[in-house]
Amino acid sequence: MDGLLTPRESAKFVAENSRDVFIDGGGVRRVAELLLAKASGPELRVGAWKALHELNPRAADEAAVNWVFVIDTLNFSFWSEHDEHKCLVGYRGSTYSGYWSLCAAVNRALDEGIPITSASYYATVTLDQVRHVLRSDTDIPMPLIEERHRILNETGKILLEKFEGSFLNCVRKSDKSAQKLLNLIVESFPSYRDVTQFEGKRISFHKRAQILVADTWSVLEGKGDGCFKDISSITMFADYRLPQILVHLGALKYSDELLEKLLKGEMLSYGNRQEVEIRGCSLWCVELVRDCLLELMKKKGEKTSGEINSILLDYYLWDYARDHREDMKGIPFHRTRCIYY
Ligand SMILES: Nc1nc2c(c(CN[C@H]3C=C[C@H](O)[C@@H]3O)cn2[C@@H]2O[C@H](COP(=O)(O)O)[C@@H](O)[C@H]2O)c(=O)[nH]1
Repeated sequence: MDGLLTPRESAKFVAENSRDVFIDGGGVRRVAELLLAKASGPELRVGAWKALHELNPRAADEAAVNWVFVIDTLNFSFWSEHDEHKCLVGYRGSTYSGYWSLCAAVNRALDEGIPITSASYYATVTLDQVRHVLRSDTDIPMPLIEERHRILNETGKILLEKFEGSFLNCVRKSDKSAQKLLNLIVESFPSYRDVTQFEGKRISFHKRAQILVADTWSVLEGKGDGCFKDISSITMFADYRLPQILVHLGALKYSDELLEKLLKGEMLSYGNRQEVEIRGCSLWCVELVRDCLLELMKKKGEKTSGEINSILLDYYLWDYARDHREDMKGIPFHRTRCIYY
């Protein structure tokens, strides 16, 4: 798209012009040092996607790729007004919240014989059927159910029309380029177009499109159709959890005015200046963490099985945020209700 900055260019531009969000150099180094200790461990490698997460598919076949596609098509806005009252999904003896409640609900539907990962099903699925598939064990439903229904119908129809109903056919049109696949996704599927304005420039974060490329790479274990030669060009995914963990770890700081607003639970609309600064500075912060980590690894002569990239850093930090939810209680996440992240 003409004049549209890539996510990485967008993040750099936002970070250079940000007024309420700041990257802390010392904090960036401390996060890089935290990650250095993990560099040769089991977390910072593509296999962790399956090894650490029981709800993710074990297989690396077409069905698994289509599982990833429907999950990332709905991978947005799980936060609830009051954290103690939220959507929960019980599955195989465990209870899941947030993003994992979506995965549990999809796996539950498949176990019930509902072909929720088949485009021929979700292209015409009804709102009541979507409510049933995504039903919560509490009286709090998953947010934006109507939007999720609309997006399933829209996306399913396009997948049938353009890619014979399988996302693997879309992947195979990307010549094993992550960037080509990213562009194919945002050109083909409107709900993935995470684009806004900042200081007169058109910027993109494409959070769901980038995580879809990353999850496709992960479910295919970086092999075969998933062996993207430029996978390291994908940046972290600008959601609402990574900013929270980066502030908690001291790599990102908010102005007093913004922090006060977030602590009050005030909502920020999608594309609002402060919301863009939070997302852009978080993305740029992780790029700087990655550069610093690679520098530290070189100095230490550290070798790893595969290349450390922003995807693996993002996954690690996202999991870290999940595991340290209690420690992060005092750090607010920004509340934006939208279909993009
Ligand atoms: N930056 C980034 N954001 C991510 C993910 C994931 C899950 N993906 C991987 C994780 C494990 C598997 O390996 C998946 O591949 C979800 N989210 C976002 O977080 C928010 C949900 O948060 P909570 O309300 O706490 O569940 C929401 O915006 C959702 O879009 C990620 O990895 N990175």
